[in-house]
Amino acid sequence: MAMIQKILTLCRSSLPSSSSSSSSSTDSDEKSIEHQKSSSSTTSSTITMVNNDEENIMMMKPKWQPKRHLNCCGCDWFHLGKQWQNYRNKRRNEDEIKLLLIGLDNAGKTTLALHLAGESVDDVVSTIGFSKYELRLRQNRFKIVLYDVGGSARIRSIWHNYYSLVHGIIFVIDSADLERILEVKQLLQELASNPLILGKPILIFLNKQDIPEAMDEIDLCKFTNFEEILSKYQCITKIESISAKKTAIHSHNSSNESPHQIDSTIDSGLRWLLNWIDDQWPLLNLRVEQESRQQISKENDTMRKRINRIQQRILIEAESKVPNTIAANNETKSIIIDHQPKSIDNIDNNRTNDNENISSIDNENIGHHHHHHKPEILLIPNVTNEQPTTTTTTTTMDESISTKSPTDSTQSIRPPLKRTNKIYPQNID
Ligand SMILES: Nc1nc2c(ncn2[C@@H]2O[C@H](COP(=O)(O)OP(=O)(O)OP(=O)(O)O)[C@@H](O)[C@H]2O)c(=O)[nH]1
Ligand SMILES: [Mg+2]
Repeated sequence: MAMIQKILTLCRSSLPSSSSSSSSSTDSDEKSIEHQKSSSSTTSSTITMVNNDEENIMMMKPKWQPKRHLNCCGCDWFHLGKQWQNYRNKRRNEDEIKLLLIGLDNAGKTTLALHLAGESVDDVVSTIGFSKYELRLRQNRFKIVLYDVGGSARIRSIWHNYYSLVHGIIFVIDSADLERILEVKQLLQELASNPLILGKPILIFLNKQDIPEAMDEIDLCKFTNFEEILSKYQCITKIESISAKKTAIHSHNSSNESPHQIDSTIDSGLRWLLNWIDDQWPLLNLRVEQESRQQISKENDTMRKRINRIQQRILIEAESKVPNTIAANNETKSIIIDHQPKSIDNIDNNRTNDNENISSIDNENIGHHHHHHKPEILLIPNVTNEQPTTTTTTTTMDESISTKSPTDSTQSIRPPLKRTNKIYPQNID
């Protein structure tokens, strides 16, 4: 009998409790995902306001919880099932962890990425578009895909495209640049409040600690009201003070004799980030997969609509403008069809130009059909001779971005580099 009682006690102790520290990490992740779905953006993820008729007061009530189905021993089937599912869905070493590296321009993101890749940081230049790094960290345990996205004001508008694709964020701050601390504060606020980021870990690197006037963690909290942001959006955050350049130079110089070593402060931050993602893998990865799929299908839809619109307008323009003779008309159509973009990417990359040209033709040709007719080949510019190259993404991204926010006051003065995406498959731990 005593034995049975002992077993019962053991089983009951495995029940998750909201107040105890055993409230599992998967539960907290569930809450954050739930939080995302809820329309309320400012209230806490664990509570919701309800109207109590009896006492006619507003009270706080816990959110929806799964029903507990206790078996004869008092065990919770739901919880046990979840544990088993988590065990089965555990991350394997080959599963890719996708990380986004962001922060203001000149913060040291690329320097950090190169340091992690064991590359020289001597001639680092401002990032136009993005660079992709494939890394193996922590004794090969983690296969990382790192997106280093440019931080200048024009490029920041593409950051959000990566939010749904990644498992975690690394936010780099130039600690010696106090003049731009308000800009940092605004970016942190925008990042923390984005529904696609809620529930994902943000590792903050206070970079350039080798400069004497660099601010520390306390300064950051003071200048950015960081604690308020943290509690308002329930961020999962760690701040680490580092010097990407100094440690990178040191480790790169010594890398001839010994294997590449990552600086201990950088390593400690990464360890926190990667272990957190590892712990939350089943639900976090499920969420990333679902949200990435949604984003891709949304983008494809938009793209398809845009292609249709452009095709229709081109045909209408062609039919209404050209043709004094049927032959000329036929010729025009065949030219247009010959030069349809071969892929969605092409249309996307050239969409700005397409629209510009179409509108310019609109303006120029109203009432001047026969005098100012342009050859139709000009209707789809840049598509005809474009050859796919590895540098296309970077270059065209910059081109399309340049039209998004023309008032860029914070552009880097360093010369831009058209860098191809880099792949670093080697072990660097
Ligand atoms: N003193 C010091 N300088 C650093 C450190 N890390 C980076 N830098 C310098 O800061 C400048 C900008 O570094 P990048 O890595 O290009 O900065 P970024 O964040 O990638 O900038 P964008 O690509 O424009 O967004 C470079 O001159 C680096 O050498 C550091 O830890 N200490
Ligand atoms: Mg860069």
